[in-house]
Amino acid sequence: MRIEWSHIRKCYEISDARTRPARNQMKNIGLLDFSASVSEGITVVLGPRGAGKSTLLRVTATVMVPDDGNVLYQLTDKEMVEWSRGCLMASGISSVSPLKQIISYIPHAKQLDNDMTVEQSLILQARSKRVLRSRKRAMELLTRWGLAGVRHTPLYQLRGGALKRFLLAHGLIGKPRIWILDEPTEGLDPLGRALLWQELRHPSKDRITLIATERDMALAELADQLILMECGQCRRHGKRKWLTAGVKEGTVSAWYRTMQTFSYQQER
Ligand SMILES: Nc1ncnc2c1ncn2[C@@H]1O[C@H](COP(=O)(O)OP(=O)(O)OP(=O)(O)O)[C@@H](O)[C@H]1O
Repeated sequence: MRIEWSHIRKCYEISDARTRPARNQMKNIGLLDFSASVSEGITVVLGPRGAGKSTLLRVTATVMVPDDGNVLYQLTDKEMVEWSRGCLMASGISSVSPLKQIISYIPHAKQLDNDMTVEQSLILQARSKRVLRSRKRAMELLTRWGLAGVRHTPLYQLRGGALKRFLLAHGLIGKPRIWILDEPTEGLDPLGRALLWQELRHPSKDRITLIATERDMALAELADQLILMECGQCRRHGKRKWLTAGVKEGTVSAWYRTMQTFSYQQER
C-alpha cells in the first residue's frame, strides 16, 4: 500500500471581516505544492506551528478537498483511488467510498459535542464500519483502552486522557488500513500513552499510520518514515534511519534540531 501526494495546494479564506481588506480577500496557505509519498508503516509528520501538518492530514483523510493537485492511494497492485477536486467534480464523493471504509482519522479534538455515551458510540462506529460481532468488538476496545469506568458517560463530558483514549479506541474499531492521528499524545495520560505505544509497536502488517506532531520527539522515534514540513511544503521526507544517520546522536530530535531554520528552540 502507498499514498502519494502530488503538488497539493490548499488555501483557507480568512473569514474575519476585520482582518480582511475591503477588496482583496486574504488567504492563509495550508499546503503549497506539497509532494511526497509514503508506504506501509509509521510516518511521523513534523514541523513548527502553522507548517500545514493538520491540513495535510485533513486532505489525506478526505475530509478536506485540495484546491489543486491530487492524492493517490495505491490500495493493492490492482486498486488505485484518486482524491482531487477534479475527481470530486467528475464522479462525486462516491469516487472515494472505498477509502471511507479503510481510513480512520483522529482530529486534534479538545471536546466532543455529542450526547451519546462512550459505549453507544463505540457500538455505532463498529456497525458503521461493518465489523462482525460489533458489540463484542466495541466491548473489547472499551476494556483494552481503560474506558469501562466511563462507558455510560456522554461524550461531551469526556475530558483529557479519557477523551483521548476514547478517540483512539473509536478510530481503531474498524481495523483501519490507513490510520491518521493529529497530535495523539497531546493531553494523553500515562495509561493511554502506554497503550498507544503498544499499538504502534505491534501494528497490523498492511497499515499506513500517519501521525502529526509538533514536539513529541519520543513519538517521532517510533517512525519508519519522516516528513518535515515548513510553510505548507515538504522540506524533507524519507526513511527515519537514513535521515537520522547523518547526525552524530542518530536521533530524530537531534536531526530535527539540525533542520531548524524556524525557531523550534526559541519557542520553548
Ligand atoms: N480553518 C482555518 N481557517 C483559516 N486558516 C487556517 C485554518 N486552518 C489552518 N489555517 C492556516 O493554515 C496554515 C496551516 O495550518 P495547519 O493547522 O495545517 O498547520 P499545523 O502545522 O497543523 O499547525 P498547528 O500545530 O498550529 O495546528 C496556518 O497558517 C493556519 O493559520
